[in-house]
Amino acid sequence: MADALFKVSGLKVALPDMTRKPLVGSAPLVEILKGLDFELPRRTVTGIVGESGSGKSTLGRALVRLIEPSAGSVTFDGRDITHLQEAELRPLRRNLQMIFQDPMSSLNPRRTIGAIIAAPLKQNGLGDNVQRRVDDALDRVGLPRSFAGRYRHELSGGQRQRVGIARALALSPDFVLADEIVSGLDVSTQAQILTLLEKLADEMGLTVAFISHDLSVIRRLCRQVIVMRNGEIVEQGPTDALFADPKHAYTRDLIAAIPLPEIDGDWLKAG
Ligand SMILES: Nc1ncnc2c1ncn2[C@@H]1O[C@H](COP(=O)(O)OP(=O)(O)OP(=O)(O)O)[C@@H](O)[C@H]1O
Repeated sequence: MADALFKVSGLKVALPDMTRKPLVGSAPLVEILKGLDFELPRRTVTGIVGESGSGKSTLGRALVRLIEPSAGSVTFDGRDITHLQEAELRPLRRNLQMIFQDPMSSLNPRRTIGAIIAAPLKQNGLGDNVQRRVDDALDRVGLPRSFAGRYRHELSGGQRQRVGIARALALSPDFVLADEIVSGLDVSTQAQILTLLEKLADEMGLTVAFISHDLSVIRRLCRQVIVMRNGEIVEQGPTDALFADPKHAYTRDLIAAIPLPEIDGDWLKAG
């Protein structure tokens, strides 16, 4: 793929095995990701799907270099970031943003929503016109500007997720990692958040890695899909092709697990 924002080759991640941590000394390493090769095309939402424990979150954390790979390479925007140290990563961090599953735990309870959105702006030297920038960020995600004075417990789950999106996008990053961001929400709020993310990704030209265990959500939002199982990629490609002709039995099982009306909605309507 000529125009990829991320190029990942032979990626392995090994972590101290927390299930076998001895009383004394360090835990033995366990290999979580077992040699992944893929690219994330620019200005594209790529879905990463797989059952619980397949390694999706570990992959996301390796992409944004919260974890250092044990082998292979991760190239971001033409730069090898595989083994960069934190000081070298810091200037890149504004371009590598994250939205988490549970904004309740990722939003500071003691800060106003305005202060939460302003924090990354100030950290990155964009402290001038901060009020206007916060207003713009709230406008972008469809929240009233008055929400800048509220606290997280005064917001609904969907509103909190909008704040998570506003914070991640305040610095106009190139890349956003979205890890199970609609999992805790009811179905109609899920749909609103997906519509919002789709619109913003399009308008802002974002490259998004969208992690979900739910293939119906992935189908709605993502042009490309990576299917993971046991720390390996079993299949990847354009979403349409993957649904039309899944090559791997595991992918077929994931598709079969989607409730029928979501797969065959058009057929049901036609019938
Ligand atoms: N430090 C660790 N020690 C031992 N096992 C670990 C460690 N970190 C992760 N794992 C295991 O590695 C596997 C992959 O974890 P990961 O969180 O990446 O999966 P996931 O696909 O995101 O799962 P989920 O959807 O449940 O979040 C899991 O089986 C997990 O238990």
